Amino acid sequence: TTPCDRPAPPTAGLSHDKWEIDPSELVLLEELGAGQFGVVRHGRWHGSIDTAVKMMKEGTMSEDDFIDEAKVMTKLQHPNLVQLYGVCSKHRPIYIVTEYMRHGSLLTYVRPRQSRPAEVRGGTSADQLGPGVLLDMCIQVCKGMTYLEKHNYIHRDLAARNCLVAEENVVKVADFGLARYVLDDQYTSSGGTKFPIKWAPPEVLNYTRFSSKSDVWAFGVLMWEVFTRGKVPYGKMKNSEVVDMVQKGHVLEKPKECLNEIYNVMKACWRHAPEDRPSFRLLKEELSGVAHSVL
Ligand SMILES: CN(C)c1ccc2c(c1)CCN(c1cccc(-c3cc(Nc4ccc(C(=O)N5CCOCC5)cn4)c(=O)n(C)c3)c1CO)C2=O
Repeated sequence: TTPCDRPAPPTAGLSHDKWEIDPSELVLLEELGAGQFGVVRHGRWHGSIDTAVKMMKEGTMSEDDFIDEAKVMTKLQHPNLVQLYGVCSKHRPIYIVTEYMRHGSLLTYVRPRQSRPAEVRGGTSADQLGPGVLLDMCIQVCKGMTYLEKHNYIHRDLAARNCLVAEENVVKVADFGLARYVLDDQYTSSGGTKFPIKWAPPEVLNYTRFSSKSDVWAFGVLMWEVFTRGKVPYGKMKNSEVVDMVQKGHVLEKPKECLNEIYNVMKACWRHAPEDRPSFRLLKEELSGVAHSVL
């Protein structure tokens, strides 16, 4: 036993693990929107740290499995990954607390804002995002994904809607790995209405075989979304028609203002056999090469 004259070990008495956040240290602010797990709010932590707080709607997530995984996720740290700060799991609903990204999703950020004419809009509007900026945003996503690839961590739902933007066009990959904890089988099964068919390669459509190479396929579609400034892949086509097209080897067409060198990289991401697709590490080299040579 610890003799009373010695100080207790530092962990003694701390019921929380380091990924556990005390909700009394959080101030909840405006609502940012809603995702698979319910409402997400802007929050302030320790009075000064901007955060986003997912308030897990009951029955939307397998919570115990996620809380176990949270320990691993807090260790994934990279400038192009939205940082998981921790969870509030001692009450219901549980909170997932992450880094805050001021400009919201990459998809809405690249879309031209019709609402007001450019001159009165102020700030960066999509048309001011030149091809060099669009390519740089894709390279930032690629850097985040290269880090996940190196850690054998699969995103499972990479798309422009699941990336976020902060000041100075900083882009980070968000919600990586969370697809495994969604309870809605409309989202999890490839036949479901919410399954991201348009971002899925043949091996996922046929056998739900996820890998970093299926994330690479999705990254190709994300690049297409960025260079079309937020168009919906395959337009109004039904999911069944897209599945048919992809099985037959058809791929998305070159976006109007996209350089051939960049479209060639997209097409490499859409090779039928996963092993023929480049790794994120190789993609990062190729895209950086294009950025230095033509832009
Ligand atoms: C299973 N998978 C893949 C999931 C699971 C949950 C979610 C998602 C995928 C993706 C969607 N999502 C979700 C839902 C709601 C919020 C967030 C979300 C929104 C943020 N930021 C902002 C900032 C501003 C605005 C905004 O209102 N505007 C309008 C004015 O111009 C600037 C932008 C919106 N979001 C943010 O920083 N995080 C970390 C998450 C997120 C991202 O996290 C989820 O919560």
